[in-house]
Amino acid sequence: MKRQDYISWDEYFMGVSLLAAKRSKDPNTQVGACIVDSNHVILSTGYNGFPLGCSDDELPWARTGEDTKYPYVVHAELNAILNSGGKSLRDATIYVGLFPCNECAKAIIQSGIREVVYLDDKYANAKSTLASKRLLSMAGVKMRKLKPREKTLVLSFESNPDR
Ligand SMILES: Nc1ccn([C@H]2C[C@H](O)[C@@H](COP(=O)(O)O)O2)c(=O)n1
Ligand SMILES: [Zn+2]
Repeated sequence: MKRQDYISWDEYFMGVSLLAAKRSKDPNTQVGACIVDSNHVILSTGYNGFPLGCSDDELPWARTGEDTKYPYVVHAELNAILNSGGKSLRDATIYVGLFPCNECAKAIIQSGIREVVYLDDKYANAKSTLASKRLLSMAGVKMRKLKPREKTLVLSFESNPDR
């Protein structure tokens, strides 16, 4: 009989986006994104960070004050779109840990992505999130909050016959 405790496609792709987020150097919020086609093939991934060649050690990570991270950070969703290397993203789905902002929503719409699956919406009342939802719904992009069956998914690098 086949295994019964395998993860769903949604859990798999959200898991990949959470793993991508582990690459983020942002000390406050780590976000990952995973773009998938209708055949369940991963087209691209990304996480929030500074642009290529712009040092993680020189640019600021502060949230407040004179010099903040906000003008410099590339969001996970935009990085995933840009990392797709020219592949068509038409009718694709983007899995992302945190609901996309308005700037990413514009890129999502323009790239042809048709569904946003997210886990957290911690900035639900921010202007950028409200504008994002307005844009995505006008453009007919589906938004779906993922409700995973389990709270955690453990990965181990140890060899373990039970894994
Ligand atoms: N959907 C999102 C939302 C935010 N981000 C990035 C941008 C920043 O690096 C960080 C948010 O920082 P915070 O204000 O929570 O300290 O997350 C993203 O990539 N995608
Ligand atoms: Zn964004």
